[in-house]
Amino acid sequence: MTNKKRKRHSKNDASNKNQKSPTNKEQKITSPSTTKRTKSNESSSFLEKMRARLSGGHFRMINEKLYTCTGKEALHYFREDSSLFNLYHEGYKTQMSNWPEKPVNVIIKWLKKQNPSFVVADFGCGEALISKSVKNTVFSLDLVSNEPDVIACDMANTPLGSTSADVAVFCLSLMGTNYQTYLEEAYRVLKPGGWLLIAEVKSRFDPNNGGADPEQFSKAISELGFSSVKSDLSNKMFILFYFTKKGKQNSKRKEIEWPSLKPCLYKRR
Ligand SMILES: C[S@@+](CC[C@H](N)C(=O)[O-])C[C@H]1O[C@@H](n2cnc3c(N)ncnc32)[C@H](O)[C@@H]1O
Repeated sequence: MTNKKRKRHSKNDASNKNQKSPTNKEQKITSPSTTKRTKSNESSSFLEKMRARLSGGHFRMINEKLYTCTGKEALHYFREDSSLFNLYHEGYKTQMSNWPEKPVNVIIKWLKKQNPSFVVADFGCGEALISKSVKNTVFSLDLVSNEPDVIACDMANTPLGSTSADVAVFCLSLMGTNYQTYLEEAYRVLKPGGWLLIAEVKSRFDPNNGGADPEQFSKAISELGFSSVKSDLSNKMFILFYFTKKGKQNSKRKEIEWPSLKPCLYKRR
């Protein structure tokens, strides 16, 4: 049988269930469009992988920068190129997608059980998930404002009035090397009796691995003028501290020994 005939024969018998399926070689010869499609699929998945690697690399660099500079420097950094903020948050979302539970959701659940008239200050709000999820008045603060309701500032120095908020939230945002100045600002902004909630990556509080001692951290915050209500260690990935602002600040306040919080750096996958 000639090649031509063999082809026609197979075509006519296409519905024949007993017909042997064509070998890979035959497929390659008879369907050039499939070959093209496969090649283009391969190259687009390669490009996707390359893009993911590049954006992962950018994320890691920006993340490291934020953990190793002051808030003031971070503000200048993002002011020079605000697109870095979006790059950071793209990578951050990818990282978070691996976490079984996100601390921001635990905080949102907690807020929903509180008085809806509570005024909330979300320090380092990122994509402002808290304000999008609760009925409360929320002041969302971050280095860059991509949304109309986000106030762009260094959270060591916010435009919020003194004793104007009932709840101050720091959800994975104690990034700067001067993190204590953010907590001092939260103290100023909170009403007496107001809540301070801090969620941080657990490894930053693992003394066996260069992390801070959570007791020392709580002690420093207490010396600033807060009472520790509880520390929730139940989550594998993060630790959640709850404090309330004391009625009166100790006038003879001594120098507070703030433990250094190690940067949370991500490894290349
Ligand atoms: C890891 S993200 C967390 C975002 C959000 N809280 C969440 O849980 O989804 C930390 C955020 O804190 C912000 N941040 C860090 N240092 C800051 C500073 N000094 N002033 C204002 N925002 C800051 C970063 O820009 C970033 O958006």
